[in-house]
Amino acid sequence: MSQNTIREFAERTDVPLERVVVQLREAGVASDDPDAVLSDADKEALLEHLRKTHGRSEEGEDGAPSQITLKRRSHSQLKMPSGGGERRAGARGTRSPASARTVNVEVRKKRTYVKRSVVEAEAAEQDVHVLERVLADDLAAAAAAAEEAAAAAAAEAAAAEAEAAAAEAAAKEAAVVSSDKQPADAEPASEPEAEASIADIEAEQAKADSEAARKKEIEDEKERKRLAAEAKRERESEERAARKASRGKGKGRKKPDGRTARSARGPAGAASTALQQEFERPTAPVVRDVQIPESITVGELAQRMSVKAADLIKEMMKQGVMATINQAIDQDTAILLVEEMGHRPHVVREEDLEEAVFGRSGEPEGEKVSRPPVVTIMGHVDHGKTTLLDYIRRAKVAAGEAGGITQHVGAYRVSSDRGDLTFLDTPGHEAFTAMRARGAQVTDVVVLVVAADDGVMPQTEEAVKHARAAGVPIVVAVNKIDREDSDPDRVKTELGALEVIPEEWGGDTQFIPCSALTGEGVEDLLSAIALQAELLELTAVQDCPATGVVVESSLDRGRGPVATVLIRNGVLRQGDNIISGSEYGRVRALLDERGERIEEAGPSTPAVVLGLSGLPEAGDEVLAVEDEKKARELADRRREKSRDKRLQAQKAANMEEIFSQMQDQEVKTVNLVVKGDVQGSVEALTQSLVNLSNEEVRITAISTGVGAINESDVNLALASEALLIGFNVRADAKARRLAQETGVELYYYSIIYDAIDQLKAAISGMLEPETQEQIIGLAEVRDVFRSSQLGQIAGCLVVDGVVKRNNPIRVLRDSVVVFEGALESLRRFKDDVKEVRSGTECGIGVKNYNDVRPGDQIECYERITIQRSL
Ligand SMILES: Nc1nc2c(ncn2[C@@H]2O[C@H](COP(=O)(O)OP(=O)(O)OP(=O)(O)O)[C@@H](O)[C@H]2O)c(=O)[nH]1
Repeated sequence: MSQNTIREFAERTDVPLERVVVQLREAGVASDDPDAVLSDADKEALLEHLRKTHGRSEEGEDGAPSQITLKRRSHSQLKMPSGGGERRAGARGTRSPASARTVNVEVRKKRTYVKRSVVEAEAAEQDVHVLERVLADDLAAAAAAAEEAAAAAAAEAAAAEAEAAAAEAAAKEAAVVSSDKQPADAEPASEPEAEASIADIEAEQAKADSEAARKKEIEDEKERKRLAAEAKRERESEERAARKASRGKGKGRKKPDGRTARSARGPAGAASTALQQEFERPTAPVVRDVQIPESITVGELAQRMSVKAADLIKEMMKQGVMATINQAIDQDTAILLVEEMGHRPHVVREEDLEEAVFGRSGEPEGEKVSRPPVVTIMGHVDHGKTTLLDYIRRAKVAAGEAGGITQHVGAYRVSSDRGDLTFLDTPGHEAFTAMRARGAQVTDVVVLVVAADDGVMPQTEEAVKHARAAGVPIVVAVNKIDREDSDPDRVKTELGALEVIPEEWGGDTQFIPCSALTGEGVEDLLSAIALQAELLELTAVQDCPATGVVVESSLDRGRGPVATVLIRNGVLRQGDNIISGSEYGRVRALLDERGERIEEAGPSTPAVVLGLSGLPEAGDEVLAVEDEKKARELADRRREKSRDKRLQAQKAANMEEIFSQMQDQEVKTVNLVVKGDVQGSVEALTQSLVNLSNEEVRITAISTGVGAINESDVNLALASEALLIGFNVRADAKARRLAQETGVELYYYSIIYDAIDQLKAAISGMLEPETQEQIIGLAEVRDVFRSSQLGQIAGCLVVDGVVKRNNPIRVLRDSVVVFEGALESLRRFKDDVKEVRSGTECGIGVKNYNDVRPGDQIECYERITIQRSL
């Protein structure tokens, strides 16, 4: 069976005959005749040759890549009508932009090119493999057949021997048996051969089939590619023609890529041609109108401009801003970026959104009705504020009530001969100014309590300044007149010095002698307040959605969040939906100051409101809204913003901004709050600064005082947009924290001329680079030792920043500078060190100063040159 011709062999292996002949010739089997018989020996020689030469073709490659793959990615946009189906010519002109939708199309193409020589070599290689396999199989089959034949011959010889030994008579039978057996014996010899050859043929057939299928696949692939390339060429030329035609009409066509992607999905032909009409390639850069809220994330902004976030981040880097995709950026930065990227920014103010939601803007409109005044009581410590408020509440509110007032409600309403009055039950100017700083000016009249036996004291002065800064009239309650040592005239004189002039002296301030303890004169005081209010002609709109201000709020175990609200306009009713700060809710119940349920609360009425989602802050505005959903939406949005947003927006004045504000004609007055170590220097500094006023700019000191800068000063500066100046004094911890939170800048000086120069530069717009002091560390003196070598050593703990050996220092006692100089020594245990960081103890020797005391603070600072910018 293995003795077939070369041609047959070639056909069986499906290898081209020429290639088989060439291989045979190379193997030394010189036979050009395809019909010559191919013996097993020939096959062996051929197999040996093929095995030797196998793989040689790979040698000698020049290392150049045998194939290259090209990848290409293109983007386009399809503008489609949302209706989809109708694609009438001319319909586009009438379609509103809102009905169009844009589809971004990205087409990825990948093409692999293979060297021709490589393909050919691969085909030859394949053939060689096939030949090798077939030859090996043939030879193996031939060897097996030879073995079988040898075994059969041996069996025959044994049988012959047995025959010779058998009897003649039995020879017939034996011959029959033997002849029966023979074929049976012969069969095993011939059968395996037959089986082997069938399996052989089948295997060969299968191999040949798979080879053929593979080749066909390659062919098909080539054909497909050729057809695709042809189709693409055709399409492109069509599109070119179409583009030319449309350009003639002044219109662009869609990108070819776009259609490819589209037509791949849908049926080709008419539909794709019609679709083609819908895509417009912009002829000029697309300028988008981008809405910019107060804060927006980078990703959101990129989306609004229809650019990739990565591109936007790149642009930001160019501008020197590093940001991540989820980072929120402020409105100014966003505007800059949008402009930079060629689009039109549109600023969206939160107020606009609120107006859009509530349909309200500014003051409510409607008929105005008169309303009672809202009164705040201020005065120096122990002058009787609380006693006075208690007396009024007891006498006026609780009178006749069985249980009296069970709990404090933050505000209450009382009647006087001249009408109703609403008292805020939080005495002192801190709450007053803090509320004002939050944008809630609720007080109409300030009652200034001055003890007749004590006269005007520092907080009396402060209260006057705060009231004045807020533009609120004062009624003076000259208290404690029941005391023997009381001297009401002294109060008049001292307040007169502060330009609070009594009516009887020709001024406009009512002075009412009274006693909060005995109640004497309190009725007169109430009348005086009512009279003052009459002069103010206070009005409110009653017929509008209710608005108010939160006076205080607390969490009640049984009732949930409880807020005392002072109604300003409109009437708040039970069941109203309200929003306050970032809280919202439905008014579940309204209570008056006695804790009794009321149905409604009108202007200047304090009411306890139950039903809010959480605790609003004092000073938050309260608004009644149409439906709860809107309230919730707005509350959620407000919650997203930082709680202190309003405070931050309402920054105190800052030197850098003064000049630009003046240029914008926004500010013609510069307010100052000045605190200093001693009265003399405060006066001198204030006077020098006020004297800088000229025709265009007026500089006013709205508050001056001795001592550390406190929270109240920060609030006042914030509320009055004033510069907060400390001369040889510092802000205390609380004030520092508040200043940081609210963005109030603190200006510390030790030399009057520095302050004058800086303010002068600020208002004249000549902000030269200047040297500023920056406090870098603060140490608290815990103990003081004496050392024979080093003199006085202060055992300190560095509580903030870092104290450096070579930097200048100041010694502060009760936040007042008592010494300025340098360090003699800075030690940790026995070692001299260059610096000591926060949280570490150290020993400090102050040069030329031997009066450091426990409790003092040592402030370490550095002088830095700052390029001022406007
Ligand atoms: N004799 C007399 N004593 C008074 C009068 N008013 C208040 N007092 C007393 O003065 C002290 C201080 O009164 P408060 O009402 O606590 O003073 P305050 O201004 O509220 O003080 P602070 O809450 O600490 O700011 C108390 O002992 C009162 O009893 C008054 O009219 N006559």
